[in-house]
Amino acid sequence: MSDPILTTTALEKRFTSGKGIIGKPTVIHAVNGVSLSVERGETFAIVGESGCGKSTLARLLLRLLEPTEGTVTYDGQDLTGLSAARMRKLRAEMQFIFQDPFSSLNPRMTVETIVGEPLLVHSTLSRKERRARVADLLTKVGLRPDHADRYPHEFSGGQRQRICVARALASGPKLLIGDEPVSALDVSVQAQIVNLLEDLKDDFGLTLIIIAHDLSVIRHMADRVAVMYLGEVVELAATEDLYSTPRHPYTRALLSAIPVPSPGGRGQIAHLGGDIPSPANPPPGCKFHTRCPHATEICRTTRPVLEEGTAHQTACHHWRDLPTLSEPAPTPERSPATAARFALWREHST
Ligand SMILES: Nc1ncnc2c1ncn2[C@@H]1O[C@H](COP(=O)(O)OP(=O)(O)OP(=O)(O)O)[C@@H](O)[C@H]1O
Repeated sequence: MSDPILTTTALEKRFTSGKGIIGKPTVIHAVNGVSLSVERGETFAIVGESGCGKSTLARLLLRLLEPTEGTVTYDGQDLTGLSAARMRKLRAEMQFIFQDPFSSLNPRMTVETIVGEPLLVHSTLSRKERRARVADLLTKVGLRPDHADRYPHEFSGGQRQRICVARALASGPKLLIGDEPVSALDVSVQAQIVNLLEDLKDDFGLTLIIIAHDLSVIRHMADRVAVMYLGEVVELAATEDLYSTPRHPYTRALLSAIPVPSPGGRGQIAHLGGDIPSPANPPPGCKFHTRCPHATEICRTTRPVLEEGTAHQTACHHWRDLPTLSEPAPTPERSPATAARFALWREHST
């Protein structure tokens, strides 16, 4: 039975900045009509290229940003209407891990102060109890209790991210959101942090939301994946379904960007050409149509909606007609500009 811990309804965030060329402020559509539901205890991944609105969405989920429109419901409570005091209490349950463990730790504080800070805000422990709790948290994240007396610069990137995780756990969260929690780390260390998060999820009964810019990191971790493109969720499915039968051309392109060692792998799928359009001036219709090899007239004029009510949801007019992954790519119907861009891109990618 469905037991959502977090639900969003038609969530939107528009940023207004400066003056455009004709004197009007520029409006950036960072998140555009996102409705999704995260189940208690699952690992939910949000994936997309840089600038597609993942971080903005993550911040909206914790109300670190106010939405322009739409709602976020956490554990049955509409966050958009909560007072600052109530929100402060809830923050203990909803924690954030940032991408860069180098800049997110205060260099002048000891690890004990950093990890113990949430305990000062959210609990009434004595100094001794707090120190014991910090030692316990450090052990849980794979560090030693005596690390408490050291400063962030004395640690490697992976160890610093462990400190960030310990700090996030200190207030006893139910929900942990990691904004690209491993992408600033060496590849050799990434798996260790991914494994740590998985172990902690079970130990602490957490729900995890993981933001990533490619699909490789979250494959073995996520239960479900939402793929975002220019502020919108274009495909949402159980991880296994998404990897075995990706429907949206954008998801297929993202998957094809993951190196596959076997010769019968996904080599046939065209990699993505062209740049992501500006969210200040998004294309009409399907926002992906300017880069899509399958785009037709309807894609240029009519926005496809994510089909609700099914486990595997896709926002594409043509997903049912697309070739299966082993078939050769079709001759795409493209505008001359798109065709030129694809030709250029193919030239550089072979
Ligand atoms: N405070 C802000 N003011 C104006 N524009 C913003 C602001 N924050 C984000 N944006 C814009 O909103 C869009 C989405 O940004 P966001 O950081 O959410 O994307 P992202 O997918 O997380 O990218 P990245 O992986 O590079 O962080 C971008 O075009 C970005 O420039």
